[in-house]
Amino acid sequence: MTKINQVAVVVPAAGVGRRMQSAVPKQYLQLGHQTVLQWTLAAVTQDPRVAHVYVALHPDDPYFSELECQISVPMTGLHGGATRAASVAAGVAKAHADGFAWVAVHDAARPCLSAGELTEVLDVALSDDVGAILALPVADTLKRATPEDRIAGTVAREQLWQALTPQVFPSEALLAGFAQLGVEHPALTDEASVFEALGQAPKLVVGRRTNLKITLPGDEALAQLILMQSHQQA
Ligand SMILES: Nc1ccn([C@@H]2O[C@H](COP(=O)(O)OP(=O)(O)OP(=O)(O)O)[C@@H](O)[C@H]2O)c(=O)n1
Ligand SMILES: C[C@](O)(CO)[C@H](O)COP(=O)(O)O
Repeated sequence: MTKINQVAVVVPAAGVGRRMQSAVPKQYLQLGHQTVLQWTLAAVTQDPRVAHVYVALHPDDPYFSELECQISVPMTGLHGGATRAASVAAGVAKAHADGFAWVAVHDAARPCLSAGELTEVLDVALSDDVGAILALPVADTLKRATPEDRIAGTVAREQLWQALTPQVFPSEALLAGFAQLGVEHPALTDEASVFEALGQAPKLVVGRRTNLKITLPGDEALAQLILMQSHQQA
């Protein structure tokens, strides 16, 4: 039975974190008293419309079963895939099978998601014909580089945004898009790109610069500062 006005969150957490060069996959790095993934799981359950969390894991993940995850809704671990899109598709398929008409996809590597961002992107998406994503208008001048790391030119930044997550879409439409385009499609680096490829235009919702994706060495220290600051104020 379809769950009305309830959202399933899909957390792709099956990456190996090559760019991070860390001893453990970045989603299991310790930030203060808990791991990146534990912070993220707490962050995505800050809205009462979130009714279930699906976590896509690397098949050889030895860490998740050891994690203490005290979240307020049921959580299902499942095997992700060779690409982020494959991992997302696996989670969305399970959520859809369980009756969730809407999914919010949020990177495990983004632990600093605020309650306000989550509520705002859900508000907009659930009342939109296509769906919505958190994003940030580009604030810096953008340069295109030559292979020798020299400036080849400046990219006009009017109407340029950088995509964040959560990205919130109807589960059936997202699954159909993945099936049509293929989860190995190199252009599918986020869920919105599925709808763009099908000629649709998801809504952009302004997020916060603190909602960073831990990607490169040093990002984890910044994320920890943000989390310690935001939870001291709580
Ligand atoms: N096959 C994959 C690849 C990535 N992800 C997840 O997608 C999110 C964003 O991907 P990214 O930052 O690229 O993570 P990694 O792929 O782990 O990083 P890298 O590209 O540096 O290896 C992460 O939470 C990651 O765990 C996933 O679930 N399945
Ligand atoms: C989904 C995403 O976080 C939006 O910016 C981004 O596309 C993920 O890219 P990655 O290379 O898989 O980290």
